[in-house]
Amino acid sequence: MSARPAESGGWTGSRRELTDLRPAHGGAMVGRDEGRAVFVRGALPGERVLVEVTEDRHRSYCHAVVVEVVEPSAHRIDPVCAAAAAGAGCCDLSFATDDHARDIKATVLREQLERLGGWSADALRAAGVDAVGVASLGAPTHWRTRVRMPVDAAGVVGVHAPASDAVVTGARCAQPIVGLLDGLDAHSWTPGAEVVAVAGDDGVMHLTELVMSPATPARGRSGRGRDDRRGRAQRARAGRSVTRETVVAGSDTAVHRVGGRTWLLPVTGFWQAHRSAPTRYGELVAEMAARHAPTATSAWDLYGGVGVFAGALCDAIDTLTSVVVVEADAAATAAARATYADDDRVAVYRGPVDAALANLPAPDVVVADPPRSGAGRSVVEGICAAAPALVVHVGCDAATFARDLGTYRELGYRPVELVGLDAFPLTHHVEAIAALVPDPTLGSGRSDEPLP
Ligand SMILES: C[S@@+](CC[C@H](N)C(=O)[O-])C[C@H]1O[C@@H](n2cnc3c(N)ncnc32)[C@H](O)[C@@H]1O
Repeated sequence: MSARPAESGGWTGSRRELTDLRPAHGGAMVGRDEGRAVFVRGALPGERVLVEVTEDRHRSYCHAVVVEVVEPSAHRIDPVCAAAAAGAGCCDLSFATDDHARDIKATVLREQLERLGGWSADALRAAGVDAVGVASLGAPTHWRTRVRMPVDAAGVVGVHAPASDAVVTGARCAQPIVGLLDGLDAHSWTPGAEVVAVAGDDGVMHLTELVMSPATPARGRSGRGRDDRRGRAQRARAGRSVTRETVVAGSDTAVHRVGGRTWLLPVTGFWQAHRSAPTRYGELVAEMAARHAPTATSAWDLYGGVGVFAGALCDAIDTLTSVVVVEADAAATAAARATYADDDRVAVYRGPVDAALANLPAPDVVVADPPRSGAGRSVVEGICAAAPALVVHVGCDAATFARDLGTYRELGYRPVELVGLDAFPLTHHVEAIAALVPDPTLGSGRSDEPLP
């Protein structure tokens, strides 16, 4: 497809009425007008809306925002998140009922599995997965135990606007747990800094200010509209480095606990955001391992962080004698080594997963929990080449999760369990966990063949 000339404008600024909207990956609804797809922010399935086109740079689609809801969905509510209502990009589904938001995420997950993974509902049923839904982890508000927030030019902490470096202030996001942001207004913050707020499992609230190097304009592909703007804003932010780190409350290290184990992790390190996620994910991994590989002796915990899943596997399988945690981040591997110092079963390898796989002892079970970009073909190939009896694949992006499951299919693994989890309420984001086992009838190299 050739891109429209950016300067032509196309439909940009025009208003159009749309009906028959359905959920699309990434938080928008998609409708059609004059044969083109229109991705709409701020709408719900089935609504009739008046939209204004904000980006029109591609022949087959454009991006728009709702300016008027002509016929609202029965599931539309007043926005739960004050920051999102004021224009922040944090809670892009906070105007839908909790149940309906989960239905939307389940629809997107099922569609991505079919389109990108070749796993239609029929193929999943034949494989052993009767239905794909998204389960609640609890109340939709006040679930987040760690958050990183920008400080505006006046020194006020806020939330980024969607796909932008602009900072929305004066209204709080509904995600952080109660008490996490106490003390924010009592401090004088450095303009342009970032603030990290973390709740430890010992009840201690931590606040740290990160003064950053200036952002360098990120170069990126043109012609991909809002998603490309979002990508450029994220890449520009990612390119900044921390020049000064100041503890304002608590300390620089948070205490985290799961299943009787304790980790001491820098507040800037990775930990699952939802207060219930580490425990619930650990339980699911343990249950899947106990069901499908009860006599395993060896395992990999890939993209393992501090090794929460390594602990879950040790607790679930009595016969396990070796679990290798593979993780790139130095702080996470240090925390993992400290926690498992007295456990001979767990070894911690620091480095990128793709470089590590060929050097690891053969596993009976693999848990893989990659970042949003997914594991990718070469890592999935490395996992399948090791021929584990069970893979538990975890993903926080429906599209890359589905793509990875398509690669497993090509390489001879089928899902026997697949659950969606609402680990990011009020937003379009969704977590998914699949248990996959070898299937000799697959592995032809094609991802669109029906199961026998
Ligand atoms: C979604 S987190 C999962 C962490 C862990 N499983 C947990 O639940 O706490 C992904 C982890 O992968 C790590 N990571 C990202 N890319 C990696 C790579 N190429 N090789 C190894 N680790 C990587 C990140 O540092 C992060 O800890």
